[in-house]
Amino acid sequence: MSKSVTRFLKKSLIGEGNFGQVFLALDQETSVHVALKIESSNDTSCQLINEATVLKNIQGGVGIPKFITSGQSGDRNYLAIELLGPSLEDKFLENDKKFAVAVILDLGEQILSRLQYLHSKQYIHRDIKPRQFLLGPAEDPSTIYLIDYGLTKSYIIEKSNAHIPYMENRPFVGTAYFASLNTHQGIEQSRRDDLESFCYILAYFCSGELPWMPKIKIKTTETKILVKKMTSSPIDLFKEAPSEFLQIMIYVKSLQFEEKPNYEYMNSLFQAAKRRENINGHTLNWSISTENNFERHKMTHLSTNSKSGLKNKIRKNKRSMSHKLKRSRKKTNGLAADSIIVSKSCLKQIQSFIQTSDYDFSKTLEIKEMPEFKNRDILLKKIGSAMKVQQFLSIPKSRTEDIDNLDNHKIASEEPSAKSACEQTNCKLF
Ligand SMILES: Nc1ncnc2c1ncn2[C@@H]1O[C@H](COP(=O)(O)OP(=O)(O)OP(=O)(O)O)[C@@H](O)[C@H]1O
Repeated sequence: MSKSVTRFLKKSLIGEGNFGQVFLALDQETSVHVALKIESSNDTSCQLINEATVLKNIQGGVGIPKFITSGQSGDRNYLAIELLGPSLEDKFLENDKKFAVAVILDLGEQILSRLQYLHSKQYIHRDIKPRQFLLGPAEDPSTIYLIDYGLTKSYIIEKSNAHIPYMENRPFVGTAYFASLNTHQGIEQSRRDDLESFCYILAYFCSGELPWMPKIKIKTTETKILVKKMTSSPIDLFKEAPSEFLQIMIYVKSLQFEEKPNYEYMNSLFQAAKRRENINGHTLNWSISTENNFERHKMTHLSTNSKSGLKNKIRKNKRSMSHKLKRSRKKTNGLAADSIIVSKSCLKQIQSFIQTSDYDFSKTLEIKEMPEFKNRDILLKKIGSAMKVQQFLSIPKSRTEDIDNLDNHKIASEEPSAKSACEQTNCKLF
């Protein structure tokens, strides 16, 4: 090993991702423990080199791990960073997949702030999930840190200072459970995709699961995840959550490819929820009882006033989404950015075409590891041609008695909802 890497004395393996290993190591120059990430330098993706560059460029932000050093030693790349605490996924599992509403609101606010900072530095993360958020070091345990910048990319072209162009048929990059729908469909990622993953984190923390996560340990495929994701209503996703989360999701889903998200608006929704709950400051008290926490937030339990307020907001959002959708259809030959084609035969094809996969969809994946999705065109073709499922604009009537009067968006009358599409084709998604 080169002189620089012998600076670190490896103590134990902290974790292993798809792209390398992370060790607890002693920095012999400073006598401080650090996290030492090591990847094979034969790996063509060279994620660690990318991660080191990004980390150096974003140093100084709240919740950004300190960069210590990086380099190459023999056939391995290494990166030493500040040693942090357990991940939010670890904490969630430790708490039997239950967090108090105060904790979720605090986490949500902090995660949003990390994304705002990263985006302000012209980067998108592209692999947002609970495992990427770590509790701070011993002296700063209530700050949440964002890690793993291996797949991070600048959304600004350096030469022209312009936003990267909208593209389709892009390889899959990210983690299937938390990836945005557009990412599954091969659309180039932008700021909105980090935010959609963020919404899935919120839903996961509120419900303890996501509808597309298998209930038991069975093999799944990206297609199954995608189809289930497409056909899950956001109302169901956030049925056990503060109503503001649904508003955030609706807002995020309305963002255009290049659009700068309004982080202040999303933050104001967290603040509103916190005020209602009488929550002040940091509240990462993991041991708070979570009993009946969310019952009060279910839509069916909203007071008449807040119900009509919410209805108005949803109606307003839908109008604007409907408008944007029409615009985006014009741009994409009638195929809205978030729509996909599904037919009866296609769903059968999906089941037979893609056999069970050995990949762990809770782990970061890159296209080269997913042979069935080397070419996104194949996915879209295989998913058929008869029926458009306009996800996230569909609110299945049976499930929304309280918002029944909502002028159930013009889009739904033009196109069958995801649920009715499945009923008509008599298909079982899983
Ligand atoms: N600075 C750090 N301090 C403490 N633990 C860390 C640090 N960086 C990473 N880890 C831990 O190391 C483990 C491996 O991290 P890594 O990001 O490589 O993989 P992963 O996120 O588990 O998997 P993948 O990214 O492939 O989905 C994680 O459990 C993470 O919590």
